[in-house]
Amino acid sequence: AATETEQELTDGFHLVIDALKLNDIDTIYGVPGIPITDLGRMAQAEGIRVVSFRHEQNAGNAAAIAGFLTKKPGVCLTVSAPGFLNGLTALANATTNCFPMILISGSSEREIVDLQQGDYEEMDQLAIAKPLCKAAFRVLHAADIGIGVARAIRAAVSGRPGGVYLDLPAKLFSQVMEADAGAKSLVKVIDAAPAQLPSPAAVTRALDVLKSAKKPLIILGKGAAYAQADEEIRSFIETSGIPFLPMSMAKGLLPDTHPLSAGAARSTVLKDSDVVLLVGARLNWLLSHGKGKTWGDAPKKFIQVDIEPKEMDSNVEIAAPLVGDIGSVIEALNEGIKTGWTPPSQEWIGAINARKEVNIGKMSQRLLKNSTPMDFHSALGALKQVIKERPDAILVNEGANTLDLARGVIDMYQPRKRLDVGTWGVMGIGMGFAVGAAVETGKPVLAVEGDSAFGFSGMEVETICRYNLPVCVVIFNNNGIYRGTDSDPTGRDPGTTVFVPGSRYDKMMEAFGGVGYHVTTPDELKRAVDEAMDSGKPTLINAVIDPAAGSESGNIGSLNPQSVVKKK
Ligand SMILES: Cc1ncc(Cn2c(C)c(CCOP(=O)(O)OP(=O)(O)O)sc2=O)c(N)n1
Ligand SMILES: Nc1ncnc2c1ncn2[C@@H]1O[C@H](COP(=O)(O)OP(=O)(O)O)[C@@H](O)[C@H]1O
Ligand SMILES: [Mg+2]
Repeated sequence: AATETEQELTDGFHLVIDALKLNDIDTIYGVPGIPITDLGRMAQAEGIRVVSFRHEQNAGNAAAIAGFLTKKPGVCLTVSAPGFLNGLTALANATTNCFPMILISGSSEREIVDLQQGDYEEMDQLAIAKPLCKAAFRVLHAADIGIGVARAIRAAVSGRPGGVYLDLPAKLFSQVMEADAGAKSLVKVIDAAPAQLPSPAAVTRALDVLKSAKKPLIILGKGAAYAQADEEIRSFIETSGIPFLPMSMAKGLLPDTHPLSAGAARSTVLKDSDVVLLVGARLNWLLSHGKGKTWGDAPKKFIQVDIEPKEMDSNVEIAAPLVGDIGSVIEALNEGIKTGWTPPSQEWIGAINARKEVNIGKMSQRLLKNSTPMDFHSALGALKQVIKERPDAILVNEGANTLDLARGVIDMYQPRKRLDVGTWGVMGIGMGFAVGAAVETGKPVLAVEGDSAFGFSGMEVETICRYNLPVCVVIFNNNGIYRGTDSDPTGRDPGTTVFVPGSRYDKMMEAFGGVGYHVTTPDELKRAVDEAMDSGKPTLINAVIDPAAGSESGNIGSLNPQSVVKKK
């Protein structure tokens, strides 16, 4: 028989790559370094696209949004300890937002870590990751790599999607084993995210509650966007005639200009509705926990569609829990309204339309104002037009005023086109999301960034140039966090929330071969964005905004604690 040397061998490096490829993982986002630099090189050589970043947080955010957009787990690859920790913020944010991603980090050897003998970048990474993600696994033997990768994939996408940590100690990569045994150890995950059908009783109960409504409302959350049940959802809304309110990343499931969109009458429908159907949306802080003045005094009944059974009754009693995947549930509801359904009264629809008309009228007045320097609304008026003309562009958005105002002003027309700070309201997702969206979809990306928000991931403009991605970054430069007008009462330093006056972020993009614009009017802004979208070249537009135009923390200033003690 052939000796071991003649028999073909494989090793940890190759088994990791083969396991990922076997499961259709075609992209890795990461930052090279010990012990995974060669893994990245070898993965690239074997046809996996490896996108290298300047900071692991941004690579992790790219992997997370890849998961949201594709329903396959995005993969982030980092070095041990500090690289792993930098990736953790993205892993925790992905878990909070129910985006499927896998953080794969090299790690130090168990025998040294467990004796705390001071390994290179020593850290018990598995223990640290566990509380921050949906699942965490470590692989010590090459023969277990196949099952380890399979478990990570299934954990990331089955049930409520989320972040998974996969810990690979350095020595694992150079472990060898016979090639055919290695091949047999690999696992192709079958039906990683199985349909979770709702119980017929739950569907009947929900339909009974819905039929009892005089003023029904549907709230679509980012779970509904993620589910890619777009046709089922559109059909349910248009057949039932129930008005819908999209949460930020669910905008575009039906166009914001749809006759049944209640986005422009948000406060009215939350207050006056009597039955609320939540579809992939949690009753968390973003919906005032389902109680208080936002929801008015009239008694309300909630129907909740969610794949996570424990989400029910999280904040208020759910009259009709509908546990299952959104596609299967909405399909069942569509069946259920084929007969015996009465659309909502014209009184309810009319009241909403009247409110919409007033609010849209008020908004359009503000968009027409052509002040100099620009304020948020005049700048957003130009970008609203861009997305209307280019509905398949992807809009990335972060900041405070820059986020809150853009959410209300810029209509979205297609699903999964608005990618933003999500459930945590985290700053810093911008460039990672822009890279991930451009790599995964090939579509042009418009990243509308507060100047502070941009600063968290701004170094990735070099990454955007290096891969020549069709990303146009517009920075709303109001010279600070929320505003640019604070000052230090002692006169020693700048205020704690301001930046260098007149900063020229456009020069940063030019520094790496991209295109920079400096604009001060809505017309200049529109022209620059159009040129960028037509050219597909990496572009950064420094849009000057009135430093006094913003409000502290945008729309959520009320969350700030106030000091009642006046300093003597
Ligand atoms: C990681 C992180 N750090 C800090 C914050 C606090 N924060 C910060 C620092 C924001 C930036 C607001 O300034 P901006 O320039 O991005 O936007 P506007 O000036 O247009 O409001 S918004 C906000 O909530 C955060 N949400 N996330
Ligand atoms: N395919 C799916 N089917 C059903 N529910 C889902 C699916 N994917 C995600 N979810 C659920 O969607 C919800 C998303 O809620 P949330 O992040 O609060 O949305 P939003 O912030 O847009 O309101 C989560 O509770 C999650 O369990
Ligand atoms: Mg700002």
